Amino acid sequence: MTDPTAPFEITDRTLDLATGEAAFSYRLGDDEFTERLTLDPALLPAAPSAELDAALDLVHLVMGTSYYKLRASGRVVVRRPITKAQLAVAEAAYGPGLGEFAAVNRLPLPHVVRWDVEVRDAPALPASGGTAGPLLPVGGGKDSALALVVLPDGTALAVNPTDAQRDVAGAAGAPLLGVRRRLDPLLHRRTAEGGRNGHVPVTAINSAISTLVAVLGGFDPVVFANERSADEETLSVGGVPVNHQYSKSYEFERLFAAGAAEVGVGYFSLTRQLSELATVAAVAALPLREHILSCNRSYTQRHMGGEATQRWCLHCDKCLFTFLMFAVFLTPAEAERMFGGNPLDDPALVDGFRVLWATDKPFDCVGERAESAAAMAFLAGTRAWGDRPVVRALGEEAAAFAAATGSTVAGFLPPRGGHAVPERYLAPLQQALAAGRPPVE
Ligand SMILES: CC(=O)N[C@H]1[C@@H](OP(=O)(O)OP(=O)(O)OC[C@H]2O[C@@H](n3ccc(=O)[nH]c3=O)[C@H](O)[C@@H]2O)O[C@H](CO)[C@@H](O)[C@@H]1O[C@H](C)C(=O)N[C@@H](C)C(=O)N[C@@H](CCC(=O)O)C(=O)O
Ligand SMILES: Nc1ncnc2c1ncn2[C@@H]1O[C@H](COP(=O)(O)OP(=O)(O)OP(=O)(O)O)[C@@H](O)[C@H]1O
Repeated sequence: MTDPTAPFEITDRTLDLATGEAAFSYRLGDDEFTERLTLDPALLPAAPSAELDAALDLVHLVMGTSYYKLRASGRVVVRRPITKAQLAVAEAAYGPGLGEFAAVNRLPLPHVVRWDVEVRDAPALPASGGTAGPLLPVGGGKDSALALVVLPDGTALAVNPTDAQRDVAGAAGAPLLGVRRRLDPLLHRRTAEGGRNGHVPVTAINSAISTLVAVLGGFDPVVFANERSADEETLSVGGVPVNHQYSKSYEFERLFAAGAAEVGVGYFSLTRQLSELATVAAVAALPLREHILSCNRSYTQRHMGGEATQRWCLHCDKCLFTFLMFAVFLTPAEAERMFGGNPLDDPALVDGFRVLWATDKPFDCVGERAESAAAMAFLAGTRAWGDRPVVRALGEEAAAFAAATGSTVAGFLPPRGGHAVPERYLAPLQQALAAGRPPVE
């Protein structure tokens, strides 16, 4: 890669309808990259269609963020015409979707990309979606576990399935489809040689792959489980919000839903109106809670495929946050059994918990600052948790933060805010929430 300003080119993509092998190619200077998906051959249609073509385009566009980031030159050329809705998805994925990447690499924010692409007319919207029922992409954690319970007729989908995803889908009684995703090995070589690196909007990529599977398998709608707190920025740089979870946000959901509608697939987040505390209250009441795994450290490319034992590490930001949420609804004995340990007993983790309500939150999937502070303040007032070393150390300052923002655990439990959940799913969701655990005493 000699020219650092070379545009990133989104070139060709193919799907072999006989084998289920899909290849998505990109060019950056002298380098050519190809990312591959292996789709279940049982899903494959006899013939290509306009919807399949457009679904492949969505995947091709957003998957490119992994390779674009090596240079992040601010210029992208797309070699096929795309629709306005697809362009809007791509602009979001390469713009705010790469916000954390830009912040970490000290690039100007917002990250601005110039698109060289022919915009084609959108097709007439397909009359109706497939008849195979809802498709539920699962991450192995609490949010998609709740979706599996609320939509018991759904089919689960895991991109690069791990043992945790198989386990949680199996325990919920949902059939599980897997898609294997392989980054081009040249990406790792170029990164090791000094290419830029950082976070990519992985939910955008999983959303596009899920939509492709929905088109192939006749599933409709695609139901994600992205919570309300995904809208809160992780930090702010010169007044520009930077959000680790941008592609889980409601803003991105609405843009992506417009692209998915063009291929006849509904797309929404079931848990959009829920705080993390509300989701956890519901999941804490389910036997399924013993099967979930939210620790992101077990989802590295190295661990995907399930070779490694998957457990809560109980040290990363997401483990500490998730433990804090569950502690509100579980006794210490129940929480220790579920997580295999108790980080609220470890004084060395005080700073790890405190950062959950800091101005700069960790770049991880953690909830709202006020929610974490309200949870810690609440625990300090309980018989069950009040004497635990971390709770004793942080109770007062968490209470001060919670009071300053008017936040309480009870205030986080009712659903709130915008959403696109179809009417027919609201009653079963409400039922699952009503059956949730009350906070501990
Ligand atoms: C598992 C994880 O959290 N990985 C993040 C980590 O990457 P790491 O180097 O520790 O391991 P790998 O994920 O195996 O990555 C190896 C290299 O490959 C690059 N890469 C990976 C996936 C991909 O789609 N494109 C890639 O280019 C990666 O940059 C490495 O060089 O740190 C990375 C840098 O900050 C993160 O980008 C990795 O995050 C993964 C893409 C990932 O899947 N993360 C999810 C667990 C995650 O963060 N989920 C968020 C949703 C955020 C969103 O939608 O944007 C959440 O749960 O809130
Ligand atoms: N590997 C994956 N394959 C398919 N869908 C995924 C995958 N990872 C995440 N998702 C989808 O993205 C959503 C957001 O991911 P996230 O990791 O926040 O959720 P989770 O695993 O359900 O819960 P938790 O926050 O406890 O980890 C999930 O609810 C799920 O719908």
